[in-house]
Amino acid sequence: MTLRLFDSQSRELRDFVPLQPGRVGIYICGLTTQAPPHIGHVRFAVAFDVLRRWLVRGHGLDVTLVRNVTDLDDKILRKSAESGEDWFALSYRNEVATADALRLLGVLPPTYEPRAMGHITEMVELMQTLVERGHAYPAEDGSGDVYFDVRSWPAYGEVTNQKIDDMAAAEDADPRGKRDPRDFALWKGHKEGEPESVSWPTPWGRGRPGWHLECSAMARKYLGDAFDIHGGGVDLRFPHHENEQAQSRAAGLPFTSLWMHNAWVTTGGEKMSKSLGNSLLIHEVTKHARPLAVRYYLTAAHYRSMIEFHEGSLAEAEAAVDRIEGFLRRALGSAGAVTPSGDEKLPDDFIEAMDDDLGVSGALAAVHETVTRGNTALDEGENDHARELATLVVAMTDILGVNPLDPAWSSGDSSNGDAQSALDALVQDRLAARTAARSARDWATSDAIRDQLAAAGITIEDTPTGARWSLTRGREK
Ligand SMILES: Nc1ncnc2c1ncn2[C@@H]1O[C@H](COP(=O)(O)OP(=O)(O)OP(=O)(O)O)[C@@H](O)[C@H]1O
Ligand SMILES: [Zn+2]
Repeated sequence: MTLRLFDSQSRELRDFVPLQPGRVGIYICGLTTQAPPHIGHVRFAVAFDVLRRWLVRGHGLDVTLVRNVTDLDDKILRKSAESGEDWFALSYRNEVATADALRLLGVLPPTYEPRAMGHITEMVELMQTLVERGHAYPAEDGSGDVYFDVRSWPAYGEVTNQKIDDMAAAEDADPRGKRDPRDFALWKGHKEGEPESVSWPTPWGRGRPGWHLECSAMARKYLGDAFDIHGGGVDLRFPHHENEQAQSRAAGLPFTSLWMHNAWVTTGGEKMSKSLGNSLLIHEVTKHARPLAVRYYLTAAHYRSMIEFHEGSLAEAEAAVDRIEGFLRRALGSAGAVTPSGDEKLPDDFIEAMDDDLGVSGALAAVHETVTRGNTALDEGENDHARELATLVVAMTDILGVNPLDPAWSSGDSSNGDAQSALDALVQDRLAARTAARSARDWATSDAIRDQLAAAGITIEDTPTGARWSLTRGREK
């Protein structure tokens, strides 16, 4: 079956055909590491995690996913100047917090995660090409800035379907040294008062990169001159993505074949945002809701639809997850192990939904329908049939990143699957012994098992669907 994806440049659904058979290159713009992430910030990572899993498991493609880290920008510099903390210390602290949040939500690590400031050489090379080809110029006021000349590139505006003459210059754009107010900075000349550690040499003087140039340079380095999919949040379409494509193509690189953009998480109809004071940090949210429910919540909406966050949204997600998990635990109890081989024939309606621009609501409907059938099979004692259905539920939820049996949810770490599986098997064995002791009203043994697990850094939580374990947070290493 053909996967169809919505290309936000041509604004149409297109059959997805990889540039190289069997392989897919995806670049997504990562976060600027100026703060720990809120729910809105992680949406893009979840959306593209689902795409990646579907390409791999639904279409057998070999995916290279690049998600960069923008480790320096004006906001980071400003915060660093205010607090006195080095920019790279502040930036790295937030990079780690972001990686933790994404791991907690079951987002698979990207194939490569380049930091922008580690790619200055590649950026300067790209800029040199643009200057040689007549598409960029050093600022005429000697500031050391280098600008992209939008008038020299007739295709400018193609990503967002705008004509240059209809575009206004950004409100905060500084026209000094520019040929046209809409020209954008590839490079920012070093300014008085900025730390030396944020300036690098170029043929046009010392300075630091403009944001747009970073992604063009990193996408080229890790994915090559041409790659399949470029993604990010919808607010990045202009000017960021427009500028990325203009500078890459003007340098003679084919760049991306398709653009994909995810919508916002909103509260009261407004974008969730630190600056509006309506944001919820991931590590706060996951104190009250389990990470699997937060992941389900972010996954369940189509990536191009807004997600309006309201009180109760997470409770709905929690209930849906409990329903799936309840069936799987029941099936494990009555019908034995549920381990997909990867060769299962997934339900047609699941495949059709996912192939239709990642139609997750149809896909989740197929999951819940299979859960209903599985519960009926268990009620009727058809254990073999129930096990087949449970295996399908695991395979489908794995593709969506919401498989309740994935040991990553217990340990809070999806980075080492083998170690987690091994640990999970051992802990489950202890939990089964504890359940048996409790059934026999042998409280001394059941308490001893709990204490032994606690001493090993494992917390047990008893829930209506059975005992859950997790690594005790905040334990000194
Ligand atoms: N509410 C949201 N929903 C979806 N994506 C978001 C949301 N807020 C931010 N993003 C994404 O996160 C990235 C960084 O966003 P942005 O620069 O707006 O955030 P910020 O400057 O860190 O602060 P703020 O939270 O004030 O918006 C962008 O890719 C953007 O698409
Ligand atoms: Zn980018």
